[in-house]
Amino acid sequence: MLARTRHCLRLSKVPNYRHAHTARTVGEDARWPGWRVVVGIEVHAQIKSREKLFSNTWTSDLAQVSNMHVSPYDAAFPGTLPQLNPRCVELGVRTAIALNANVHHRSAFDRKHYFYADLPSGYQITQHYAPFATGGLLELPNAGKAVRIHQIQLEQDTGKSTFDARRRLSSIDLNRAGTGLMEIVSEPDMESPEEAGEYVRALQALLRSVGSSNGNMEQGSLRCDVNVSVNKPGEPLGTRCEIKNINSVKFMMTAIASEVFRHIELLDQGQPVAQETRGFDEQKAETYALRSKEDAPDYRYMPDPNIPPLFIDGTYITNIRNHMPELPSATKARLMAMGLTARDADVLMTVDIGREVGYDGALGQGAVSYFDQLAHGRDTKVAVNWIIHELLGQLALRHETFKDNTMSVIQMGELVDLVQSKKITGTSGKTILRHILTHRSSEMPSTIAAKLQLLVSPDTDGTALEAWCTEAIEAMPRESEAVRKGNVNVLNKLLGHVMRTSRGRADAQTAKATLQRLLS
Ligand SMILES: Nc1ncnc2c1ncn2[C@@H]1O[C@H](COP(=O)(O)OP(=O)(O)OP(=O)(O)O)[C@@H](O)[C@H]1O
Ligand SMILES: [Mg+2]
Ligand SMILES: [Mg+2]
Repeated sequence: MLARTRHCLRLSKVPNYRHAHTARTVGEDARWPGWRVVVGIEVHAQIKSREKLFSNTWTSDLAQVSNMHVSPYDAAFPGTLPQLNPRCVELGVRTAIALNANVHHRSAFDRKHYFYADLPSGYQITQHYAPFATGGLLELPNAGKAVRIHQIQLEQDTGKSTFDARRRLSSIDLNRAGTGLMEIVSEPDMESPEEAGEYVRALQALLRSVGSSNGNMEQGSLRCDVNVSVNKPGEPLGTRCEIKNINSVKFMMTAIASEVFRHIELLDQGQPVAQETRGFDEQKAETYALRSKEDAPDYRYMPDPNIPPLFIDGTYITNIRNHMPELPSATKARLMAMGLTARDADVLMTVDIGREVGYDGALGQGAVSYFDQLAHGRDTKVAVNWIIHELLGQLALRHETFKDNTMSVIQMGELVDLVQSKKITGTSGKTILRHILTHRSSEMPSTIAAKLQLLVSPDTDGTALEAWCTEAIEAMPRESEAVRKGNVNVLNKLLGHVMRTSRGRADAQTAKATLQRLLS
């Protein structure tokens, strides 16, 4: 059973790009002619589990009061023992499957020792010798290549220490200590800051779609260490420098570019690049040395004696595989097949769904699933326009995220239908949408339309419309005269009057025609 599943994993559907990307001839980059840039990224993503990796204390976000979610184990009290949280394993396996990685039957946990105030036990538990997944691929459509994944391991996050320089006081917050992380290590397959940016964004979308991480860089739930080197085409890879803890895609791209220029400058002067760990100064937009390879700490890795090996059997993997949500590339293809433009699909897929979206649901699907429900039995282009231009537009004006949206799909559906069947005008539809958002109203649009007198009157012979038009002509004699004399632009002023008196119930095109008829 097990052997068969692992076999299936290797024979996965995704084409094998493993060698394709190396065969690709890389055009010279005008920023650094004659040089080839090589980037490999280590992504640390917080696992979206309610409980920590080895204790049943709740995980927390930055808004929480310090040191509220700390068990004796998280604080490394003597005698406390770790207990592996199965939810973290499940979300790790989901991520590995989404990345087409090989999930191993047996993996194990190791201690990585170092001394820092936010690490009370003096070691971090990680998977150094036997990670739970290796191999895998992440496709980058814009770059036209796939980046190979080296490995994925489970590990603990540390606490947080902050230093108040004025009071010369260090504060330690252990809320984050012991939160589950996935470290996703890429092969050095990216060749520009832009490819690195696309990789992190694609990974972010993937983690959100499988619900394994919020992937939120500002909140620190996704952090990157970026390894950069340069070489001449055809020569062996250059010495890498690792830029630690970058928390925005933009900063990461700037950091890579600045690091590339630093390497080239050194090499042009005949000096070697020293293997270093570096930081990124956001103000100066440049990297600075943290420690050299010689100063690198000796982590004294050892298997953790308190944690037995982790066995993941084939049935377990198959089960997760059978319940995988739709991955971003498939979602995009499906949306485009429904008639959406690539841009509209991207907008729906990247809608900010807010900071906290429950711990157990799949993420990143908020606006997409709203669209799917709304588009059911309706014109997809009309549906997407109402979501993107009207709903998202109004939410943005209100500085709200999609999570704050109170307008249900059922309300939106009726609204779209009322406009499409011309029972209300488009302008009235927008008024009703704003009304629902402003009053957080759960009333149906038809009820609101009746209350606000926005329903287009059912007079098929156009008596009401004719009355509004006549009223406008009488109220604006100068403008009417101008139109009679052939100044058609002035017609819009009369139309404005009709729209005002009709409270948006008049259909603009018909009203225009009626005005013209009455004035001719
Ligand atoms: N010559 C190179 N240029 C750019 N990136 C490289 C090069 N060689 C390796 N890399 C990248 O460096 C990263 C190495 O990460 P890995 O986690 O394996 O080790 P590490 O950085 O030594 O350890 P740690 O996890 O303690 O930081 C990988 O993403 C890999 O692709
Ligand atoms: Mg690493
Ligand atoms: Mg590293």
